[in-house]
Amino acid sequence: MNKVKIIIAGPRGRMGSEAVKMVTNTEHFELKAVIDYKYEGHMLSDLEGFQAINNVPIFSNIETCLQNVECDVLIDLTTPEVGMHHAKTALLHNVRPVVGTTGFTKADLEELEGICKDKNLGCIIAPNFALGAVLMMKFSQMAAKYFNDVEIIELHHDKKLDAPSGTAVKTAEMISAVRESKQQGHPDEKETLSGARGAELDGMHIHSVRLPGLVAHQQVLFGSDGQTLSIRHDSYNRASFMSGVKIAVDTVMKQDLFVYGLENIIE
Ligand SMILES: NC(=O)C1=CN([C@@H]2O[C@H](COP(=O)(O)OP(=O)(O)OC[C@H]3O[C@@H](n4cnc5c(N)ncnc54)[C@H](OP(=O)(O)O)[C@@H]3O)[C@@H](O)[C@H]2O)C=CC1
Ligand SMILES: O=C(O)C1=N[C@H](C(=O)O)C[C@H](O)C1
Repeated sequence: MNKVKIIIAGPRGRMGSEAVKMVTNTEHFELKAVIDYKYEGHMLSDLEGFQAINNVPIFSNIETCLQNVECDVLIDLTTPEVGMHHAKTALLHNVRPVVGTTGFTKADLEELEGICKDKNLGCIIAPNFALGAVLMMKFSQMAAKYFNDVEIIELHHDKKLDAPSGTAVKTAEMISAVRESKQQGHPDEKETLSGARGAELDGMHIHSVRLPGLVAHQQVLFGSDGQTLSIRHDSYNRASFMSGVKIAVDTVMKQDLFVYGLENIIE
């Protein structure tokens, strides 16, 4: 069986380091190189925590990496600006991106979809790889058919750069696709402290909590006369995301499609 040849961008990060572990421990995956802007010319084994991983060169520039290393899939776990550049460059080199990085704009997603169509290549952008989180989003979409009023509370560690989380935005988009549009709360409500009602997407409010000790959590609250329905998911560590990353890599090798959201590829 041919191994899937993979490069990872962001290997020192909280998610990237977990992805390095997952890829190197998966029989049919092969880690060919990593992209890290701080360690050009080094080997991954030179970095703390990776001493046991042999023969994996570090490139600071994805272009140079792809010119020198033969690979099938890029896993990107960096920042939105960097991730977008990496995903585009990968596609232009016929490498399939699996992107967990959040904070992409609608325009970014449309641009990537366009390149995928032109190149007839697969690309998976997944705001959340945890299978439980994907179910939480799907269940929320189901519930939204019966409950018109919903507020999303996402809770994350205090090192997170983007707010609201990619998962919260995706959840709101999935709900928006099935519910009748509604501006929630009192029509005359006024914030006496700016931001009190959180962010807003299609009339839904999203509240972002940032605290040390948290990893990644989300509660979707539905309300109607005399009842609330609460759907919650908690990730307690980054290993929780890795089975989803694995599924995404295997799927992107088989499908020549642009996919936004893991819910589109799991049954
Ligand atoms: N889809 C999902 O399931 C999940 C997605 N995420 C998302 O993944 C992304 C990363 O999260 P997390 O691991 O917590 O963040 P970290 O900050 O821990 O990791 C990001 C890594 O990217 C590195 N980096 C920055 N610029 C570059 C570059 N030009 N080339 C290569 N590496 C670069 C950073 O290096 P340095 O720190 O030295 O600048 C850092 O090591 C975020 O967007 C987050 O929202 C997170 C969890 C789950
Ligand atoms: O930064 C994180 O940690 C996470 N980011 C993703 C998001 O923005 O939804 C996924 C998960 O919530 C963890």
